[in-house]
Amino acid sequence: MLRTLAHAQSHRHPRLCKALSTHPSPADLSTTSQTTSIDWKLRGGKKSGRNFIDRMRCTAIGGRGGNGCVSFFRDVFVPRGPPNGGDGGGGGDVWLEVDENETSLSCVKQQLRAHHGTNGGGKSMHGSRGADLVVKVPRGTMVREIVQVEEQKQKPEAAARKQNVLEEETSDNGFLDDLQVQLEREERRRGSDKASLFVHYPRWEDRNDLTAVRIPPEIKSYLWELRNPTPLVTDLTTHGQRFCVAAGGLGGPGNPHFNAPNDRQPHYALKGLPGHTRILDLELKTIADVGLVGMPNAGKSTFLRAVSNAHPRVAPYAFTTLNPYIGTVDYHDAKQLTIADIPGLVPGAHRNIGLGHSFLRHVERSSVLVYIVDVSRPEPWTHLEALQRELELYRPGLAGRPSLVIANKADAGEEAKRNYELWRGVISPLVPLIPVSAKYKKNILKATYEIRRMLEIQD
Ligand SMILES: Nc1nc2c(ncn2[C@@H]2O[C@H](COP(=O)(O)OP(=O)(O)OP(=O)(O)O)[C@@H](O)[C@H]2O)c(=O)[nH]1
Ligand SMILES: [Mg+2]
Repeated sequence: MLRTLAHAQSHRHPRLCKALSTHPSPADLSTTSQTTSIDWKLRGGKKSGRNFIDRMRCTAIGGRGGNGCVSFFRDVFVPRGPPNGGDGGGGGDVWLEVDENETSLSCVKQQLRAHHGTNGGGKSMHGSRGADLVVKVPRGTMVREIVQVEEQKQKPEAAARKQNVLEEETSDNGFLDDLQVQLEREERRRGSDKASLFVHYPRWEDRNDLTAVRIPPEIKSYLWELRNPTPLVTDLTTHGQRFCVAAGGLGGPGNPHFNAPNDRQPHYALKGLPGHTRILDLELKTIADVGLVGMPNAGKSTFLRAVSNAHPRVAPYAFTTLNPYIGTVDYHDAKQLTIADIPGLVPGAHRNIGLGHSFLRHVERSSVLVYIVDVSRPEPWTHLEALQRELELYRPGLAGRPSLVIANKADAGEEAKRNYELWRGVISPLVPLIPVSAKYKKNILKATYEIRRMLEIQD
């Protein structure tokens, strides 16, 4: 091939040169085959049926409040009746709600928007409130707000401004300016050039003198909250638990709110206020009583199938399981406990070999860890040590959790039996060691009762 390439080059045959030079050399092939990454499996997307997401970032935007209305009572002999403009409806909130049937964050969209409130109308008709957006999330979702760097820098300033605002409480003009700036910014963001915070009666824009207007206190405190939000941090752990991540904006008050002794005919009302906008980091840390940890192909999924109602895939190759699975174990006295099966760990997972440590967060909250070790392989105790080392590198102290070892594949010939005897007698493990054949469901009952006993000690 080299001679052909040299010949093609010497005769300046461009197409042949290109075809021959793109042909992989043995050296190239050897480096490709050494690649340990299994990213291609994870990238399979819908084709491989994998749509499990356990960490994501999304933006929650509360609905905008509706505008207040400017209107007056009119009747046959009442040409200048009292103001009767309705208030705008509040914007909808964005809520996260725990649903134990959800297993992944894949159902959460990148942008979560609640509905806007509708505008108030004449004859004291208030606008309706915008509908809330309720997003279902799995049990164990942790919510953390990402605070923008610019905002963080402004923090000391914000404290100083709070003081100023408190001092300005008596005169509304300072606050009015702030409100103006806030609403103008919102208008600009929406591409509108009509930057006005008030709704005016037709042709009254120039005649309305707004310098002495008193802003209702609830609008003031809402605006204060909007400009100085407290960062959200929460952990959603129980079924049905709800958490508001972005509150909707307040509806603008109608013109009766501005009725004052010196102005019985207010020809203005306030516009609705924008809702909160929050950037959230959602992280799913599965909540199961027991976590299964083991090397790939050790039989974790087979064990879960044997003891619970879950049906994870089982196959004789590494990294069959790519998502965590939760199974429920039923005992004869109606007691139940949950077990989480996660993808296999390999030595060096902390260097992102295999699937790395990314799935260990799903056993982090388990009170008992069950190591599944393939006892038919030589020196199985070294596997246990490697697993414990990886757990310790992921989170110091995690390997010290109450745990037991399932010596799986105990049915697999003389080698397995010898390894088990050696492990039990000579090496004497520090944690309980139970021989099991998950495939043929042998000694399963003993294993499940031992797991239950360990859990009860914790309680
Ligand atoms: N002989 C025997 N084979 C078993 C036993 N348990 C599991 N196996 C086999 O071991 C292979 C791997 O089993 P899995 O349950 O997929 O292993 P895993 O630990 O979940 O593997 P990953 O998901 O890739 O991490 C399968 O071919 C099983 O049939 C057992 O007790 N005895
Ligand atoms: Mg598996």
